[in-house]
Amino acid sequence: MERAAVIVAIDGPSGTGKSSTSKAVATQLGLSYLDTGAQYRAITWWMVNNGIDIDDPSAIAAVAGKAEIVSGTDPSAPSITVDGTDVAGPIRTQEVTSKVSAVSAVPEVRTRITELQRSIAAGAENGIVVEGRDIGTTVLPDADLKIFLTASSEARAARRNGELKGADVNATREALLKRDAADSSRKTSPLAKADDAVEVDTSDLTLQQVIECVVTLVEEKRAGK
Ligand SMILES: Nc1ncnc2c1ncn2[C@@H]1O[C@H](COP(=O)(O)OP(=O)(O)OP(=O)(O)O)[C@@H](O)[C@H]1O
Ligand SMILES: Nc1ccn([C@@H]2O[C@H](COP(=O)(O)O)[C@@H](O)[C@H]2O)c(=O)n1
Repeated sequence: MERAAVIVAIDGPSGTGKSSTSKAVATQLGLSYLDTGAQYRAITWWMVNNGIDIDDPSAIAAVAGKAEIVSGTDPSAPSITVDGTDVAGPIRTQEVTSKVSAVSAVPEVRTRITELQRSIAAGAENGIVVEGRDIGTTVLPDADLKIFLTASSEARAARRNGELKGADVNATREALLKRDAADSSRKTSPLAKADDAVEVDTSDLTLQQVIECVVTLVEEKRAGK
């Protein structure tokens, strides 16, 4: 019997393990994968590259539809291009990270990127894991399974410092908290747990344990439990 395409929404603050978990779960279950943070980073990269004033929401809104953003959804090789240019590296710079919350707070940007996300999810024939901040609440409110990952700010900063060689863990923690505060307090579609999401605190779990937990939840959902 053919399985219906399952849609899984994974949200949570920065550094809780959304990307690592989503990619592994999608790979294990043969699903597509969409990193929506990469899309907001890509449009931010375009704004910076085109000299748009990030402190002026109306300037951002006026050009919100200009960049052509294409996301590849293979979990073993996720990709992202802007107007045909591979931006997978440039969107991870400190400059983009420090500006992305201001760009993603602009309603015109969110409308544009949300449409893109919905059309990608609708086209995923075998199902998809979509990760971000507002997937369960706004982008895909009818997702089959919603997960909200959390972790202490200490655990998240320590994880990020494992990637950033020589960084000060307190500065990393402050930067994470600042971005979370901006993402949670914006008016349009803030970072939030959907009422029907399953919350998983990953502070004391290994990545493998989190992956196993989410795979089990998807399998249970598919089995109709
Ligand atoms: N449970 C875990 N235990 C230890 N390390 C973890 C765990 N989950 C993720 N990590 C590590 O923490 C770092 C951040 O994980 P990841 O990028 O998946 O988080 P994220 O929620 O997607 O972050 P962001 O929202 O900032 O993109 C990575 O180096 C990852 O390997
Ligand atoms: N659904 C989403 C996803 C992301 N954002 C914004 O993008 C930033 C970068 O996200 P990462 O997951 O790559 O760290 C994030 O801080 C948000 O500002 C969003 O608004 N909605």
